[in-house]
Amino acid sequence: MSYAKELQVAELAVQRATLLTKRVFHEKAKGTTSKDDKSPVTIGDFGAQALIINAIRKNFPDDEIVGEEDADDLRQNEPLRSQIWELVQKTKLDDDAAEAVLGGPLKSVEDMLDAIDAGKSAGGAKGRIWALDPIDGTKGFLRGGQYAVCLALMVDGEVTVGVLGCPNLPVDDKAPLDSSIGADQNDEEGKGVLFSAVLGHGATSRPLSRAGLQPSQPISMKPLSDITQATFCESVEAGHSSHGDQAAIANKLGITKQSVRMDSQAKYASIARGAGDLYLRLPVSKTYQEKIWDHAAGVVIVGEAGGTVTDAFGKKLDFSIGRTLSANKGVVAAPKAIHAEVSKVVIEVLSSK
Ligand SMILES: Nc1ncnc2c1ncn2[C@@H]1O[C@H](COP(=O)(O)OS(=O)(=O)O)[C@@H](OP(=O)(O)O)[C@H]1O
Ligand SMILES: [Mg+2]
Ligand SMILES: [Mg+2]
Ligand SMILES: [Mg+2]
Repeated sequence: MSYAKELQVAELAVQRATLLTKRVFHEKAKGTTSKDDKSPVTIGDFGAQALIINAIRKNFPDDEIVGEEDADDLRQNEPLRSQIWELVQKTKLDDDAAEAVLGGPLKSVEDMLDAIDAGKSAGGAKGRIWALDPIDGTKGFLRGGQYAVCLALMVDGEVTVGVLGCPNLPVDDKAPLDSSIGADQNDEEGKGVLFSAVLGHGATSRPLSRAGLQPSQPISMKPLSDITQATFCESVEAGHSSHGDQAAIANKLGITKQSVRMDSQAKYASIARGAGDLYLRLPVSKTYQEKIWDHAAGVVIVGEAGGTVTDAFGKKLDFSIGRTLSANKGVVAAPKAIHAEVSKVVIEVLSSK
């Protein structure tokens, strides 16, 4: 398969990074600080970004990387960077062959800071660019809910490979969805899923492991003959998408089931494997631009599982412009066969405001 090496490196790198995030979750001090936009970032976000970028640079030294985090604050904060360095050094897969694929450890604190800062690419329409969200749904991560480690490769502006590590989703692709999903932090039994897709080659899921890759199985969206029976997913944070508009759309579609609220791209993963049906993310702010790392992996996984993803106005998401989806507003993800019907109602609801 084309992109087999990229896929393998991305899957192992994401799997290893989830070990680091899980370790951070179980530690009392998560090293949480606030970014300029007041959003939280933890030692887990920085550590996961360092490990993943190191693996990409070792294997594909000419590729560019758009990563959510940077090391500016860490360069001024010795205690925080020491904490991250300790974590990064001790996080390894229990499989020497898998570790060898990832290309060897970071050599020093400076090497780690440089790796984190290698995620500063401006993005764009030319060549090979990785989009990395080391912890998506940081607020979900902190409250013991859903979060995802997200990595995608874009080739000439098209998302081509996507991997999502979701440590708190049930392994069973058909496990019923509700908003408490993954909330029991003390029960890790049967949880942790790695989702992947390569453009034109389908989507898969497999259990996350502490060592090499487990066997995978194909996933696909649920065929939905009656839209009123749909389960729709939305953000937990009312500040990230409009719960009001989403409720109005669901109502107009005749959907009666309560929405499932979960943080992160676990929403894309959940509809891709047929546990849910729709993902609606309608904008709350006129000026906010969605970040490419919040969507790239999820979009190719849903697409390969038989879905269509557009913005709120039915336009394809354009990953080729830079670090943000500046040509788009909001997200509507649905099975191919019903996307047009959903999109029509989304446009009606938004234009009646
Ligand atoms: N105003 C606004 N509108 C839309 N999106 C925003 C906004 N502000 C932040 N963000 C991004 O939301 C990412 C997490 O959102 P999710 O919907 O996946 O999860 S959540 O339920 O809202 O926590 C979150 O990703 P992480 O920072 O990786 O957690 C942000 O990139
Ligand atoms: Mg963030
Ligand atoms: Mg994110
Ligand atoms: Mg993040």
